[in-house]
Amino acid sequence: MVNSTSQALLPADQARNMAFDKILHKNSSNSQGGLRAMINKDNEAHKAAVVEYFQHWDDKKAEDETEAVRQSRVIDYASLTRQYYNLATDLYEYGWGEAFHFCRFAYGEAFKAAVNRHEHYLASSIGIKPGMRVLDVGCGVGGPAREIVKFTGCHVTGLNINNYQISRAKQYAVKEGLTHKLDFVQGDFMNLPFPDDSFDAVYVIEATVHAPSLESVYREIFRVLKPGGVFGVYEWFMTDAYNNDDLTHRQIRLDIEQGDGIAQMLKVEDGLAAIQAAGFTLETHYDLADDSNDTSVAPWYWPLGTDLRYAQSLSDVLTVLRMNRFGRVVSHAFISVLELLQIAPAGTGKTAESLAKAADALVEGGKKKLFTPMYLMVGRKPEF
Ligand SMILES: CC(C)=CCC[C@@H](C)[C@H]1CC[C@H]2C3=C(CC[C@]12C)[C@@]1(C)CC[C@H](O)C[C@@H]1CC3
Repeated sequence: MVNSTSQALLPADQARNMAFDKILHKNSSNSQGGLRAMINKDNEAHKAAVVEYFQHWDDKKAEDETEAVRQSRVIDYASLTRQYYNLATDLYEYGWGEAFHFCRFAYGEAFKAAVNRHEHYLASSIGIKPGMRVLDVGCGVGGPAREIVKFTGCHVTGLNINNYQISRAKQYAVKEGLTHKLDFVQGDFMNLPFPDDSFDAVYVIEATVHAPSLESVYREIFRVLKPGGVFGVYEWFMTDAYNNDDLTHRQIRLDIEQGDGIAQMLKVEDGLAAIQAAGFTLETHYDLADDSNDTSVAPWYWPLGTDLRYAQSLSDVLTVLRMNRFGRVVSHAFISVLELLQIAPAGTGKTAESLAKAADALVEGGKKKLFTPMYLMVGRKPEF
């Protein structure tokens, strides 16, 4: 089940992947997600997904990293991303909710309000208006798309490589009575399944970091945007402070990559060059993580750390206890016991451990300002 094609997936691959994903997730896309869905997965298929995903990282340390190792991950980006979300989606929904992204926190702002405000901010940065046709590239289970539809009155098409996430997004749209404003399509963002000049606006929230080439994915987005249309992205980057020759820095990057399904993470300068090389006129770009030096305001990574003082309500405390360091230790020990008792499928503990390692590295990278998950770039496709 190891797929190492570098090209866009062929229909036969798509059919095979869909069949595999159906076996793996059984009927979880139609029922409750989270821990129950995680436990319910098919054992053999889960084992295969774990092998396919972790072959790229097992026993790889910062000091052993070579360009060839990184390139092998880049070539395999499609299967790597698909299998990562096959393994991680239920834990994400259990721990974080239905919007798979970070956000800024204003003083006194609760978790859910801050998540939604981050989505509204992007929607207004790219000028989404009622009735517009908008594309969400890498839409997850559709949380941000649902919120942006409600906030602006536009129509959103969500695209994602992972079949399970697409079926969960469709399910939520039905549940919320939003099917006339939303559709969801399975596909690879390196080969968008839409004609040229299809959308008034395109946005990406923390997704194109999975691409094998930023310039190529931005070029695809440019192709499907109407002339004069606007593209906005919250991108994951290593910042200017990151030094690849420093082994501590490199280990932080590697831990983020392995626990977040990323073949290779780039620096801000690479992203700025890529969006312009793709043809966009760059209208705005800045790091939202750098926005505040006020220590009374919670940093973007606080829900993953150890600090509970930023929680605004009992609901915030309960939510954050599922995500932060203390909560992870308890829930991951529980998950490992379930795996030992063969209640959870083989490899569930390994997945949880890898996510926990990534969470620590995200906090470390955030504290040291080596990494940002919210570098905003807004570009326009010229009229001619
Ligand atoms: C991977 C990309 C590009 C974006 C996703 C960003 C975040 C939503 C995730 C990054 C690390 C994730 C972790 C969790 C939820 C989703 C993230 C914050 C957990 C808190 C889920 C519950 C587990 O027990 C621990 C996870 C740690 C990492």
